[in-house]
Amino acid sequence: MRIVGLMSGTSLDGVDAAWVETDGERVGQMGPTLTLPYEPALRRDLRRLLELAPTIAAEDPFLISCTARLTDRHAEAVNRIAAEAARAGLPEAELVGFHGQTILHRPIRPGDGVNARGYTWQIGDARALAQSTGLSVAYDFRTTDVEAGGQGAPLVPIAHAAFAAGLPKPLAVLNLGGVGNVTWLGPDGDLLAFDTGPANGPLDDWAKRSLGRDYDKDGNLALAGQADGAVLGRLMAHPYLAQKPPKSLDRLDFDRALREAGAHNLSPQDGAATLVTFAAVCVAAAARHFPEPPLQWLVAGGGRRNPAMMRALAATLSEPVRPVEVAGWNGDALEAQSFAILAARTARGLPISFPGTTGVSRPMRGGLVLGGLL
Ligand SMILES: Nc1ncnc2c1ncn2[C@@H]1O[C@H](COP(=O)(O)OP(=O)(O)OP(=O)(O)O)[C@@H](O)[C@H]1O
Ligand SMILES: CC(=O)N[C@H]1[C@@H]2OC[C@@H](O2)[C@@H](O)[C@@H]1O[C@H](C)C(=O)O
Repeated sequence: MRIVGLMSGTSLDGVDAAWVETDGERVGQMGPTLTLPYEPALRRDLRRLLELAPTIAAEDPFLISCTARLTDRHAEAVNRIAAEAARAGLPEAELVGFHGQTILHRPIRPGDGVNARGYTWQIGDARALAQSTGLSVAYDFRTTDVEAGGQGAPLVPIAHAAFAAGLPKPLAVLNLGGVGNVTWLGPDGDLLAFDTGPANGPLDDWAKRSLGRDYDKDGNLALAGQADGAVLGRLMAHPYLAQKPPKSLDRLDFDRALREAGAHNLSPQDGAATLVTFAAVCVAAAARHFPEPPLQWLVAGGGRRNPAMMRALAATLSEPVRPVEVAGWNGDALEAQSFAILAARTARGLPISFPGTTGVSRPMRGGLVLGGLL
């Protein structure tokens, strides 16, 4: 199948799109990719929506407006990719993999009662996207898993496995977006995946708060500062780090802990250095849950563009840490490409989540398809 995969991640910086030929198990031809950045007003409104999400009503005009603007940007991304693919002589896509934008993620956590139910919320109007692109749309990838008692995240691990076919194992694939997530691929095809902890999210908030910038470009702020040992020590005691997988995070889950640990009282430089070091410490803590150490870490997502982050990871982890480009992958498009693979799996009725990834009791299908395909 020819699919346009879309991902709007927790960094809220824009939508990534990628044209992929795949049957959901193997990756065929890879077509054009792009990131369509959100205009500052949409970025600001989505950030505000994260705060409002726990109490907002489904019919709230602000929510409806954010959903419509977000969907429009996704349609624009699909149409641009389609035009680029046509220019490159590629066949037309038949399906879109539409993740949407997570505005709230509250899966089951340790200590929840036996009758507790998880909850996850991705906004985006699949019907409107199908109409404005003329394509079938696979969407709502996380709900079935959460309803079955899974974490609903991360979902990209099965796609990581497809990309990593042929690479030496054990291998760790680390995505550093707003939140970090890791996939450990074992030598016998085993898969263990979970969210590591905060990655760029709190750092972006810090750059905004202390300097009015969207993010710490090239890690300049962090590289000029010193991580604060006392703040780090308090953060390292957070129970999430020791908690056994499966586990996953909301974009704001560490906000209170960061405030209470005193991270917001530091200078802009020391605050950034502390947040970068903490993101790396979370990854090192994640590695303690692996069945055996990986041969190497392949890093995707915007965090790999931050030299302070890559340096902190190299200093904290025992194995080589490299951007996914060393394996010939595209670290900016990997999530969008992964949602193309997930869309193919949805369309074919193949499982998208597993006991080792979201903690469901058996491999689970997921996602819905709107349009002619199913
Ligand atoms: N040159 C750079 N220097 C420093 N940081 C960067 C650079 N480029 C990108 N980033 C960081 O990467 C972030 C975007 O990462 P990415 O696009 O992987 O996130 P995402 O897809 O929204 O997140 P998620 O993986 O949580 O879904 C930016 O918000 C910024 O913090
Ligand atoms: C609920 C949600 O949207 N989670 C995202 C987020 O961003 C990174 C991390 O937290 C990961 O668990 C997930 O995204 C990736 C794409 C996933 O589901 O695999």
